[in-house]
Amino acid sequence: MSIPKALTVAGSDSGGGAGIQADIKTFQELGVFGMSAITAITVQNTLGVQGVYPLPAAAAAEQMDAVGTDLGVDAVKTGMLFSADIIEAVAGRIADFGWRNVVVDPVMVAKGGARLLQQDAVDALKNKLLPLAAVVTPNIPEAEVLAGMAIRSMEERCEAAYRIAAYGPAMVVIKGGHDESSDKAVDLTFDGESFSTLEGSRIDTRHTHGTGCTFSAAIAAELAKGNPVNEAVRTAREFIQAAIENSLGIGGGSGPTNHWAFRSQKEGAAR
Ligand SMILES: Nc1ncnc2c1ncn2[C@@H]1O[C@H](COP(=O)(O)OP(=O)(O)OP(=O)(O)O)[C@@H](O)[C@H]1O
Ligand SMILES: Cc1ncc(COP(=O)(O)O)c(N)n1
Repeated sequence: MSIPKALTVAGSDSGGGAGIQADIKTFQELGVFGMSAITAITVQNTLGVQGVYPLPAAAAAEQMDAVGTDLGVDAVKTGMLFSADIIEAVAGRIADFGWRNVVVDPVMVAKGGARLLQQDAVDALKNKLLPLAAVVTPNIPEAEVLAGMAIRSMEERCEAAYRIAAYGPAMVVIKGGHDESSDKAVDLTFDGESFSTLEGSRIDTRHTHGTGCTFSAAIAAELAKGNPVNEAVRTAREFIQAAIENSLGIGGGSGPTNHWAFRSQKEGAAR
């Protein structure tokens, strides 16, 4: 039996709700063996980011080499990359290994406002990493930066997705978590030809720390299993909906989602 394997290239969140920790938990829950290349250590809990310690770009590249030359990678997900140097090293390794199932979560700023990507790294993200992506998953503020425009409506979101697709990713998903004008959380997808939406009911909760990390990791896990991209995004939407709906209520601030809720629901339905 072949074991599906996914690699996350991202920052560590000591609080366990976002970053590498959220990604590995998500891979595991979806039956995929998780591996990591850590780009930065963050000092973080549900109250916010108290410190950021980036690693040298070579550290990320060498971790990718170690995993790629031995275990093999069926899908890769990138999260917090912090600097242009790290992005260039990571993009170089993805290209050298010829990895195709690449999910780019263009993490820029944490929910509490701390910068997780240096401002001068945006060009590298757009020009070096996006051309290698099968899927890119910006939230609305990230899509505004990548597309160079304001997003105030679904029409503008479509225009932004069209502009981001021009950098080369096969699918753009602009997530709707930040659009609080609706009682639904609506994610827009664009595959270069057609637009479509994925909806879930909007949960009134402060426990949304790491939702974007978890969503993109779930897409990568489903791609690692060989599922088509549309199906992977649909399953990821169900995974994050269950994780938000059944949040754990831990920590004094914006708490993590529940990474085992999706599996528990499936097991409950099968009984
Ligand atoms: N309150 C909510 N109720 C239901 N779904 C939500 C809610 N908030 C976010 N989502 C969903 O969670 C996923 C992540 O979206 P979001 O826009 O929050 O990403 P993000 O800002 O990148 O997350 P983060 O920065 O916390 O990692 C999307 O599928 C979105 O629709
Ligand atoms: C290491 C790391 N990666 C990503 C996020 C984004 O998550 P959020 O926007 O919920 O703070 C984070 N806070 N920390």
